[in-house]
Amino acid sequence: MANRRSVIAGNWKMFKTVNEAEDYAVKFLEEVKDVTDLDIVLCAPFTALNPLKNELEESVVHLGAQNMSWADQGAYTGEISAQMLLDVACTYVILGHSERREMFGEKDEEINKKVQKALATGLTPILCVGENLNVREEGKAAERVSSQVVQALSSISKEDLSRIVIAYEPIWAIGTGKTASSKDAQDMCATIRATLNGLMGLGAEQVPILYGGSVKAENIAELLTEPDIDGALVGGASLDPISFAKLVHNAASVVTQVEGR
Ligand SMILES: O=C(CO)COP(=O)(O)O
Repeated sequence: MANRRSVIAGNWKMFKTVNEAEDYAVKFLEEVKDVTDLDIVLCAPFTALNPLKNELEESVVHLGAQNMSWADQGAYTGEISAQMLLDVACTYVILGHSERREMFGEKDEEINKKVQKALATGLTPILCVGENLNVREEGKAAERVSSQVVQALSSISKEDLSRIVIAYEPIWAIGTGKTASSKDAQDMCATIRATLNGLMGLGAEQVPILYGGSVKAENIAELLTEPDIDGALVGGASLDPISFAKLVHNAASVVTQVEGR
C-alpha cells in the first residue's frame, strides 16, 4: 500500500485584503499549529502572499498561489512568474482551475507549460481537472477528465510526475453546495490514478489526489475514508479560519486511521 501524504488546501479565490489575510493567519495558526498528520496549504490572492509569508514562516501551514505564468520574465502584462512566487515563500501553485479554464480561456496546452515550469522551479503544482454537468450527463466524464490529465502532463518525466498533486473538481459541485457522492468522487479519483499509472507506472501510487467541490467540515471525513481520495481542495469553507481549522482537524483524525496513508 502506498504511503502518500494527505493534503488539505484552501483556495481563497478572489477574497481577502492584506489586513483580512493577516488576521485570518493569526487565528488559523492558533487552531492548527499542532497538526502534523497532513499538509495544510493556503492558496491566497497574489497581493496577500507576501504578508502571509511573514505570518506563516516556520509554521505547519504551506503557502500557495492560484495561478502563474509559464514564462520566466518579460513583457507579459498582468502575469506573475514562478520565481516571484518562490520569492514570497510559495511552495504550491494551483494550475488549470476550472474557473481559469472556463472564464479566462486557459487551454490544456497552456496548463501543460505551466505544470512544466512549476516542476522545473521546485513548486508543487496542484493540477485541477473536472467535467461540467453536460459532459457528466452524456456519460463522458471519465473520458474528459483522463484527457485533461494526459494533456496537462504531456512530456513530463516520471520522476517529475511524482512531485505533483491532482485535484478532481467536478464543475457542477463547485460553490453549489452539491458535493459529488463519495462513491462518484472515489470512482473518478481511481480513474485518474489509473491514467497516471499509464503515464508513470507504480509511481502513481505516490501522487496525492484531492477532491474539490462543496467540501465542508461535515463531509470531509466520509470523503477521506475512500481509498483514492487523499485530501481536499476547499473553496468557500476555507474562508473562515475557525471553521476551516475544524475541517483540517476532522481530516487529520481520519487520515491517521486510514491504513497506508
Ligand atoms: O473550486 C473549489 C476549490 O478550488 C471548490 O470550491 P467550493 O469548495 O466553494 O465548492
